Amino acid sequence: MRISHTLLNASSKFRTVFDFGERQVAHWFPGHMAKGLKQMRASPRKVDCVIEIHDARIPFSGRNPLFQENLDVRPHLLILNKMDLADTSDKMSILKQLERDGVKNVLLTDCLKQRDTSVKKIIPLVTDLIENAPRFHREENRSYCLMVIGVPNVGKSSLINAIRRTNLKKGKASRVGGEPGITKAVLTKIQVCERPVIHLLDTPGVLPPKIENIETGMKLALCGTILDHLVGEDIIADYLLFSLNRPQRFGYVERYDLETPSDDIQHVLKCIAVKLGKTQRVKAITGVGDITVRMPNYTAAAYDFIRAFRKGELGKVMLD
Ligand SMILES: Nc1nc2c(ncn2[C@@H]2O[C@H](COP(=O)(O)OP(=O)(O)OP(=O)(O)O)[C@@H](O)[C@H]2O)c(=O)[nH]1
Repeated sequence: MRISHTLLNASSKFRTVFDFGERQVAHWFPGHMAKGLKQMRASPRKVDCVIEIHDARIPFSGRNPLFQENLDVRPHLLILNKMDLADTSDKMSILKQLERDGVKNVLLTDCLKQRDTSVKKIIPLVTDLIENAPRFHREENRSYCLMVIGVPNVGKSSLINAIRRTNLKKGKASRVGGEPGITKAVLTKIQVCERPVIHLLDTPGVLPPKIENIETGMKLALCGTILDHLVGEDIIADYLLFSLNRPQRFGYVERYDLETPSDDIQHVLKCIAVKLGKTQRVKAITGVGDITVRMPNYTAAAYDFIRAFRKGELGKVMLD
């Protein structure tokens, strides 16, 4: 089946929306996102291990190289979250590629799963990493401090909650006094482990993603790290269709009662709108006067298509 034009359509529309200039990117990711980096630069002596979290469906796309440059010698753990949504059948080659990129410590997690065994591994792993690394003249201090950082919507808050849930007995969550960060905001720490004593900065650091090209931007948009309206639901839906057709993930055919897979986004959105009863009245001018006709609501259909994908209802994917 022919699937190529979907990407071409998506890409050309996408190009008109984004000019890929620094200014444009700065517009999507305003000031507060750089705060994560500032926070990290400001507290090298306070943070003993940085936990970078990213979306498991895009283990490479959008990770910010500035992050690694700012790590210094601090231990680093990369968490690939939302693994319940990712096709990890080729996990070994992903891990090998990350290792070639200098990332040695990687865990895949599902932060929403109550008893995710990977989340349980985080504290023992970071303890081990910290105890085998230099500590910026804080050798005498036996308590450790962790910081969670990542691009928007990858699950930073969910990870912090999962770490607390897994490591603290009920009623044990004690906040400790705030510490001023570079922005003069108060960084609250919370204890997550008793032996050794480990705290976690309560506020995750937000990083702007690195968008190298159209396809990276599309992947980030599809995973919800860029606000949908900045890209356009119809464009994201178009790229989603391409991403499902490429590895022949045709779950959408059955879900939306299509007869066959299709690379025509208009056709697919029309079927979705009809199936979901999402139509709207539109005035049409005819030779005999104005009439009102019912048309598919393409925006509502695109929204449902994207939402279903993000909830994992269209199957697991690997976008990188
Ligand atoms: N399926 C799945 N969804 C997850 C997982 N972790 C988080 N989410 C969902 O992803 C969305 C974003 O999670 P957050 O924890 O708010 O992410 P964040 O990185 O703190 O987001 P920002 O504050 O916007 O930067 C929420 O809808 C979560 O329920 C996971 O492991 N699997």
